[in-house]
Order: sequence, then structure tokens, then C-alpha cells
Amino acid sequence: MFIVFEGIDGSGKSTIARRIAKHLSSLGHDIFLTEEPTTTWMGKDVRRAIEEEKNPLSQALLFFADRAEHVEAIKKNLEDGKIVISDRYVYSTFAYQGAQMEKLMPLDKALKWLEGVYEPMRLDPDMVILLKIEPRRGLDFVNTRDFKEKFEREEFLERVQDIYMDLADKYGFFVVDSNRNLNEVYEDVRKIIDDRI
Ligand SMILES: Nc1ncnc2c1ncn2[C@@H]1O[C@H](COP(=O)(O)OP(=O)(O)O)[C@@H](O)[C@H]1O
Ligand SMILES: Cc1cn([C@H]2C[C@H](O)[C@@H](COP(=O)(O)OP(=O)(O)O)O2)c(=O)[nH]c1=O
Repeated sequence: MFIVFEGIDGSGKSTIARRIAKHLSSLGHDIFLTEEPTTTWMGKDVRRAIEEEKNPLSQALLFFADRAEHVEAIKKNLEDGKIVISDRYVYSTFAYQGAQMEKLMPLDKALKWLEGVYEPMRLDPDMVILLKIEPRRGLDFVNTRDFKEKFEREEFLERVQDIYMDLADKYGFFVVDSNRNLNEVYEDVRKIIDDRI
């Protein structure tokens, strides 16, 4: 079973993924809890490219390089009978790099290209849970930098979330409202997963 958490920055993915991993582990399941960008040197290079605001195409290809390796690790853990829980996956690239690339080309073309790059490494999750939060609220939970940067980030994340919502329709994500107390969010997510495991 391969479960993915998606959502904009500060939507609660890491917190909820950790709690779900603990819960499933207490039920006796073996869990591989993982994340993208990964914690490998490739993942570190990806983070550096984001920080240095490199060209969206280089960023997209770096995310895919990191993911191509990650998919191998995920496959191995699935073969070992583990439940894999990933904090972000390919839909982050579709949503974030899609939003960046639409400044260069129409979004549908950008998404087609990104889906094409994914194809040779494709490993589709059994379940994708999208945590949906007001971008401003999410930003308040993460780093607060200067006002202008925050405003630009908020506008960008609004667009990322719109794309996520289109992807939710297309790929059949479970959408959970994260504009609430984290315990309520967790309970909804736990029910979705417990009903299907
Ligand atoms: N819906 C929420 N209600 C209250 N706190 C939240 C909520 N979502 C996130 N947080 C808090 O915001 C911080 C960032 O959450 P995190 O799980 O790291 O989000 P993400 O991985 O999506 O960026 C954490 O301190 C978390 O407790
Ligand atoms: C996996 C992935 C992440 N990202 C972005 C989302 C985040 O802004 C940033 C770092 O990811 P992450 O550490 O998960 O951020 P957060 O915990 O705040 O959600 O990388 C992409 O743009 N494309 C991708 O494919």
C-alpha cells in the first residue's frame, strides 16, 4: 500500500503523515515513512536549487532525478511488504512546477511535458490525500519572511492550490479541509485510511 500526502506549504502534511505512520505502526504494520525532496544528496541539491531560485526547468528536472531514485526505494519497501507513506510525490511537481512553468507556456502543455517525464519512472500511489488550507494560514505556520516576499508567495501558493484541485478531480485524490484544528484533520485522514487498509 502506497499512500501520498500532498498540499501547499504549511498544510500539515509532515505532522499528519508522522501521526498516521505511528497509528498504522501501532496496528502492527511495517511502515516506510519518506518524503520529497528526499534526504539524500540529490534531495539536498534540489533544496539548493529551490533556495537559489534556479530556472523552473532545471528545478523540475532535479525533482525528477531525485524522484527516479526515490521510486526505486519505494518499490523495494513495497516488495518487502511495508506500507509506504510519502510526504509529497509527483503531484507536487505537477502543481508547483506547473505554476512556475505557466509563466513560460500554457499550463496544459507544461503538465503534458511533466507527465511525460514521469512516465518512465511511473509508480502510482494507491491513495493520495490532499490537505487543503488557506494559503495565508499555511504561510503563517511556516517561515515568515519579509512582507513583499510573503505576498508573492501567497499569490503563488493560491495558484498551486488551484492546480492541486484540478489534479484532485483528474486523479481522484481525497481532499481534506486543513483549515481546522489538526486533531480534527487527523481524525478525518485516519478514517479515510482505516476504511481502506
Ligand atoms: N490545520 C492546522 N492547524 C494547526 N496547526 C497546523 C495546521 N497545519 C499545520 N499546522 C502547524 O504548522 C506547522 C507546519 O506543519 P507541517 O506539518 O510541517 O506542514 P507541511 O509539512 O504541510 O509544510 C506545524 O507546526 C503544524 O503543527
Ligand atoms: C517534491 C516537490 C516539492 N516542491 C517544493 C514545495 C516546497 O515549497 C519545497 C520544499 O518542500 P517541503 O520541505 O515539503 O516543504 P513544506 O514542508 O513547507 O511543505 O519544495 C516542488 O516545488 N516540487 C516538488 O516536486
